[in-house]
Formats: sequence, C-alpha cells, structure tokens
Amino acid sequence: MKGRPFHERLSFALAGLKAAWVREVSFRTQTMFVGAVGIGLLILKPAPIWWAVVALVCAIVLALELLNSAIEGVIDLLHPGLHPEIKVVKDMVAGAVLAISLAAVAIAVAMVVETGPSAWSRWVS
Ligand SMILES: Nc1ncnc2c1ncn2[C@@H]1O[C@H](COP(=O)(O)OP(=O)(O)OP(=O)(O)O)[C@@H](O)[C@H]1O
Repeated sequence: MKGRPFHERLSFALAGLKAAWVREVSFRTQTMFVGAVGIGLLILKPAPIWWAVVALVCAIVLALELLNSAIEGVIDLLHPGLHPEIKVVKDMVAGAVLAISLAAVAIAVAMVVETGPSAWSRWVS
C-alpha cells in the first residue's frame, strides 16, 4: 500500500473528506461555519495576516474534527461495548475540538474588533 502516486493519495484524502461530510453532523456543521467565516473575510477584507491566521485555525478545527471522528470510528469498531476508559478517551478528543473551537472564536472576535471599524467606514463613505 506504500509508495502510491500523488493523485491516488489525493483521491484517498478526498474520499475521507467526503465520508466525514456524509457521516458526521459535526463535520458538516464545522465546514459550514468555515464557509461563513470565509464570507466574513470577503466582507471585512482584513490584512493578509488575518487571512493566514483564520485559514490556519479553520484548518486545525476541521483537521481535529476529522481526527475525532476517525478515532471514534476505530474505537467503536474495535470495542463496540461501553467502557469507562473509552469514555475518557472520547471525551479527551472532544475536548481537543472544543479547545481549538474556543481559540477560533477568540481569533474571530479579535479580527472583527481590529478590522470592523475600517470596514464600517468603507461602507458608510
Ligand atoms: N463505548 C463507550 N463507552 C463509554 N462511553 C462512551 C462510549 N462511546 C461514547 N461514550 C460517551 O458518549 C460521548 C459521545 O460519544 P459518541 O461516540 O456518540 O460521539 P458523538 O456524540 O458521535 O461525537 P461527535 O459529535 O464528535 O461525533 C463520548 O464523549 C463519551 O463520553
């Protein structure tokens, strides 16, 4: 399975994204949130550094959401029954998604605070 050409590995990654979109409500919600953030960037037109920071944090949110789903999927496959240790592991991965989501909200607020006034003056002038 190793050493496959780039286009094949890319198709595997895209298939993973598609599977997450079809199966996971959380992933669809996060992806739509990222889309809304993209619209916000187009409206606010912040400095390029904000585009980079927002793109990075959005990518981390989606990546952690994918890892969360993947880890849950493997656990459920290997151990379908309830187990207190599985609860701890799943809760920790969910905590990772929560942590980066809070950071994303903080970054969004900081961006709006810094760029909102100049965007507003562009609109009213
Ligand atoms: N096998 C299990 N044993 C014990 N507790 C579990 C088990 N599976 C899930 N839980 C508990 O239920 C919570 C939700 O787990 P579940 O697998 O349903 O994730 P989910 O709600 O689908 O999450 P996501 O929205 O991220 O996909 C876990 O965080 C954990 O607290």
